[in-house]
Amino acid sequence: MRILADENIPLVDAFFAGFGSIRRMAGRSINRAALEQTDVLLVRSVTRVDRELLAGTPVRFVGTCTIGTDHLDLDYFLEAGITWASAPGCNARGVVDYVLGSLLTLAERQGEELTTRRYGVVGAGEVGGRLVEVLRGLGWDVRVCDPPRQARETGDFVTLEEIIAECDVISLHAPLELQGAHPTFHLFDASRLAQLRPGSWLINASRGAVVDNAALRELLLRRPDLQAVLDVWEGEPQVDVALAELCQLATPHIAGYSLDGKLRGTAQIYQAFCVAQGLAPTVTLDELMPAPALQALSFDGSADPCDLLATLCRAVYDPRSDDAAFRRSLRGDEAQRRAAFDQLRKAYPPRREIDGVRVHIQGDNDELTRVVRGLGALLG
Ligand SMILES: NC(=O)C1=CN([C@@H]2O[C@H](COP(=O)(O)OP(=O)(O)OC[C@H]3O[C@@H](n4cnc5c(N)ncnc54)[C@H](O)[C@@H]3O)[C@@H](O)[C@H]2O)C=CC1
Ligand SMILES: O=C(O)C(=O)[C@H](O)COP(=O)(O)O
Repeated sequence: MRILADENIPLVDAFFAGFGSIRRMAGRSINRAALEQTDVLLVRSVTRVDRELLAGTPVRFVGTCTIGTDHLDLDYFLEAGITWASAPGCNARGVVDYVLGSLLTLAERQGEELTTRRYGVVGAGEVGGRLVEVLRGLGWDVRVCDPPRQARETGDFVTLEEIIAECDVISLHAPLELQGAHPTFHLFDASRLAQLRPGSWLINASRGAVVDNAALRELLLRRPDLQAVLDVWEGEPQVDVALAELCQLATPHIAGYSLDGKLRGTAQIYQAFCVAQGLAPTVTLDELMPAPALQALSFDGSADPCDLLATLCRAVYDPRSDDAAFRRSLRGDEAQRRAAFDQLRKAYPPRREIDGVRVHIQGDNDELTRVVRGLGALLG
């Protein structure tokens, strides 16, 4: 079997070497000519995989080591009989850690208490669902908007209009859908953005085009009370520099870039490929996942819960360093900025997840225990 993989997919050899030959290419360079000798295509989000790329090639399996599937033409796959797989939830915890780190930065810079804000999560699937669980576990006030789920199940859902009218912090975790019953392209358009409450914070770690970037730039110029955190951009790897400069935090689509998330992504595609081939998986992620450098933290029972929260979250991941590196890259010309966007992602340092850290509390303190449990870290 001939396998072509995006060069930024880790552990391809460990999982796929037994199936045949492996070639690697930059995801944005994968083209039809390269696929003429390819049976299995493994991609990340930067490769648009559609009829134009695949028609007439021998590719029969497409795996994307990502949660999002908006770069795949699934209707064409069905029509052409191409088996495909994505990696649901693989990096969801990384995005949750990114949001927590962003909230800590915003709170510090704005002089606000996180405990007194009202949170609105738009899209409560793998990422948003875990975020809701963490925020509620911390005892914070959270509203959830997810119309597709609301149509299927009973639950405590509110409308997007209610989120905008009632929440001080809005975090977006819906997929990019251009059509269908619940499209999300420019879900936050000029009109909805204009309705944000005074002093609101808007976080987008979903897909750039869920927010009208030009409209947000215009709004931030007029409304300095609003604070934005953007990890994703319309037209990546091109970025609206003026918008990035107006953001409190700006990062190059790395919210989900925990090492655990990336390795899980490859493992999930390997498992799906084995199923497609009718084979039993022989390689497990457990044997390949390195131990985290930070294994445990210890707090005295007299510690302040807010300090514990900030210390634990930031010990694992602090988005300010990604923001600083990204801002430096924005000083170049357009070609340099595009290259830097991809390079920052390619050379991303290993980052682990909060739920892999064990926290020891010396002495009884129910409030500290609640924070640790809420964050999903290990107790003991
Ligand atoms: N910045 C990053 O590094 C990452 C970004 N993502 C993005 O986040 C998105 C969400 O990820 P998951 O939670 O894993 O996906 P998911 O598919 O598990 O959940 C998405 C949720 O959004 C809901 N939804 C759909 N349309 C909606 C609408 N119009 N309004 C509100 N909710 C809506 C769905 O019902 C579903 O519950 C992905 O599709 C991907 O584009 C995912 C991982 C990393
Ligand atoms: O999983 C997703 O969906 C994401 O957005 C990934 O974090 C994107 O990573 P790349 O595929 O762009 O490396």
